Amino acid sequence: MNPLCSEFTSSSRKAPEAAIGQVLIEALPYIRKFEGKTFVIKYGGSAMKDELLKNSFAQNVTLLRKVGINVVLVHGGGDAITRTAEKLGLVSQFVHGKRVTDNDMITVVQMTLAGKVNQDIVRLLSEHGGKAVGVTGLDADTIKAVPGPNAEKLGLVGDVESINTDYIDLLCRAGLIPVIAPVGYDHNGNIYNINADDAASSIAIALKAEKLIYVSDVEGIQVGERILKTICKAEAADFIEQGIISGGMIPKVLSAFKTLDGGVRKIHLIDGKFTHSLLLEIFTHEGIGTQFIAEQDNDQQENR
Ligand SMILES: Nc1ncnc2c1ncn2[C@@H]1O[C@H](COP(=O)(O)OP(=O)(O)O)[C@@H](O)[C@H]1O
Ligand SMILES: CC(=O)N[C@@H](CCC(=O)OP(=O)(O)O)C(=O)O
Repeated sequence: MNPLCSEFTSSSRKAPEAAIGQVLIEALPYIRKFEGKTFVIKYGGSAMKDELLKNSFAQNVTLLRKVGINVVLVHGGGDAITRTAEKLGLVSQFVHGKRVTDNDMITVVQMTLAGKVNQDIVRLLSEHGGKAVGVTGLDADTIKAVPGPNAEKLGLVGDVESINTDYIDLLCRAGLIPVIAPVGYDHNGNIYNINADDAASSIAIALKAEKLIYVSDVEGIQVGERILKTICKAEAADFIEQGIISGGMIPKVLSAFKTLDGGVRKIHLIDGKFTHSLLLEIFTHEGIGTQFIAEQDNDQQENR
């Protein structure tokens, strides 16, 4: 008989311990599979705001790093930018989920994302024993940008031109957790506001990451009452067209498919409002959230 089963039946006192052991051991094949691999995590939503969720996220990330996974965090902070802008008398406007960014707004973006939000995350990870390093797109050419396609409406919103993977790899090899703020600059020294989902996508592709995981505030992609377990490109285009996918979910979904096309194998959207959702996603047999797949009914539908 399986020794774990006999423990369950012979001593009820030991049953809870055995159950915990069973949960922990379920992680072993995944730890073996992912050791030395790179995960890019887009950190956003409540998991960046609520104290309990922030701490649980930081513990999860630290644990992933400690078991040998190269974790690269790319953070958002759209709400924080909006609040800082308001205090300075600037009104935020969005076009298809992207912030209209003039000269004043780019200053607010830079000081909020790179100055405050980034450093708060670094401190949080450090508190939990994760050795994190704050990186903005400007450090060591981490994110070189070009003006985005809708520049006449959006202003200084950039697209990623290139990523300095050597620098990010160097940090990972040193056992550090790069925490990247999504601002970039171009050859003329102009600074650009880059949507964090787009930045995460480009970084995941450039690093040839094993996974890109979006941590957001939703259980997954919602259609009516249903949360989709998988979504393919054609469905997503229809849902955007019909307004079923809207606002900040549009850049997330578009960047997810760009990442899939760019060769990253697994892309997940998980709920940051759910404590330890990251660990559950990676280390248990049951996947959660929505997985992005190229086409419906192909073999990519298996979990992780
Ligand atoms: N079909 C949909 N399914 C889930 N969320 C959606 C959908 N359409 C629009 N949304 C909205 O998109 C938001 C996520 O985008 P955003 O706020 O930019 O996330 P984050 O700040 O985590 O990057 C959700 O909070 C939700 O209100
Ligand atoms: C161009 C653009 O819209 N940039 C975003 C950058 C931050 C971000 O993406 O934050 P979330 O992930 O929290 O939405 C912004 O200014 O809000």
